[in-house]
Amino acid sequence: MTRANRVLVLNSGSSSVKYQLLEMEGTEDGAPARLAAGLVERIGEGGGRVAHTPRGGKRRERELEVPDHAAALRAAAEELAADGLPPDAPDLAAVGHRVVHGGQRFTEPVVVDEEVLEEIERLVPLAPLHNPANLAGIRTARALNPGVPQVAVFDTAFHTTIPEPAARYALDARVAEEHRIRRYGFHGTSHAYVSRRTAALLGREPAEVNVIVLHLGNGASASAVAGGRCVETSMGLTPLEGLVMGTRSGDIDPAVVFLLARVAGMKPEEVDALLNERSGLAGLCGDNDMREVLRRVDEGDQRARLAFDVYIHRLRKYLGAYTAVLGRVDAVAFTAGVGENAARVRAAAVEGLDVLGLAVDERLNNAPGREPRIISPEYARTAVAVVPTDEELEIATQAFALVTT
Ligand SMILES: Nc1ncnc2c1ncn2[C@@H]1O[C@H](COP(=O)(O)OP(=O)(O)O)[C@@H](O)[C@H]1O
Ligand SMILES: CC(=O)OP(=O)(O)O
Ligand SMILES: [Mg+2]
Repeated sequence: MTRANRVLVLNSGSSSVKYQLLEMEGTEDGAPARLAAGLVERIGEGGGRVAHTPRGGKRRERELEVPDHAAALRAAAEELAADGLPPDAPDLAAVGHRVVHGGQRFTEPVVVDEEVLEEIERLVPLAPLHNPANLAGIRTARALNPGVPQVAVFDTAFHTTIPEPAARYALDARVAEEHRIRRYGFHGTSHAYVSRRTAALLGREPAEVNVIVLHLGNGASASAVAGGRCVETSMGLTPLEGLVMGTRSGDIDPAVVFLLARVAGMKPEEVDALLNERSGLAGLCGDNDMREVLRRVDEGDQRARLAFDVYIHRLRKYLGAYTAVLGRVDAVAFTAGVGENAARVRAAAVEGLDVLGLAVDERLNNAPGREPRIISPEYARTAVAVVPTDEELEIATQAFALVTT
């Protein structure tokens, strides 16, 4: 009898669940194969929707009420069952969960037990938008599949190697310690996967190369990876710090918060919502989607132009800073929705940065493709690359390795 070789991956957000079912072994080419992928949206908001794509098949969409995460997972299970892929016991080796905040303790994926659940719960104040959704996903999957190991894969894990000078804020040390205030960093699964793939693209071992990864999705973060180990990242205590994002401000003077409280009379939760949900590109120009921002730039819209310029300015500052952190940079890798698709963002981010050895070849940068590829000219000292991320594949790989070794 062959052993269970499928992994269900759940990436639970506050109001959505992305899922994938993968076959890990015994596939035609020996690499893990995605059997189906889907997205359940608008959980608890009314007007819910599930979109599902089976391997080699057509995407289908339906509307349904999704009052909570349990309902979202049931919807995902129904979609999978309709393809003849019921995600339950005999075939399923593990359910892999993206957990955003793992604090300092979780440096590796773990099989979830009561104690792990308690620890993830204890970290809720540090990731109030993400960890509760991740917990709901784990609890629901466990109830649906009681015999299958639930594996938590943490966004923070890859960043636990960041040295103290980069991880500490210059705060009263006792206060910082008491409240666990330090740089944790996020999107670690993506930074790990993309930095490794970038080394492979250069034909080198991860231990031999220094890479700056720019994960530019709705949330966005940069990391500096030296010889396969993360040494710096732009997100901090929470996923709010660093780059300009779709709706998040990234770096600001912390005194802005006091001003808004004292002068504008805003409550802490109102400031929180302002910085997390109504800032970034959306705050600057009203649109959080880079496609829309670029369309408006082309129409001569000045607000969109400014939003784009602020976004690019911040990116370039981080490129300079991380070059100083690494000393030698072998590659800069663009990834996630914006990084993989927006050639203009890539071109603007490195334009004129000969001083850092950076340049892109216009033809290579604009060539379509889904494969990892180099877009810098041959003469450039540092390779610039587009390396599509795959957080779900990385979570499945880590979860499967944990339960089979
Ligand atoms: N062709 C494109 N050009 C510019 N931006 C794009 C393009 N396609 C997707 N995006 C951007 O990618 C974002 C989503 O990225 P993604 O990595 O899926 O984010 P998340 O995982 O945070 O939802 C969208 O908000 C959109 O702005
Ligand atoms: C941690 C984080 O910001 O995740 P996302 O980009 O998925 O919101
Ligand atoms: Mg993402």
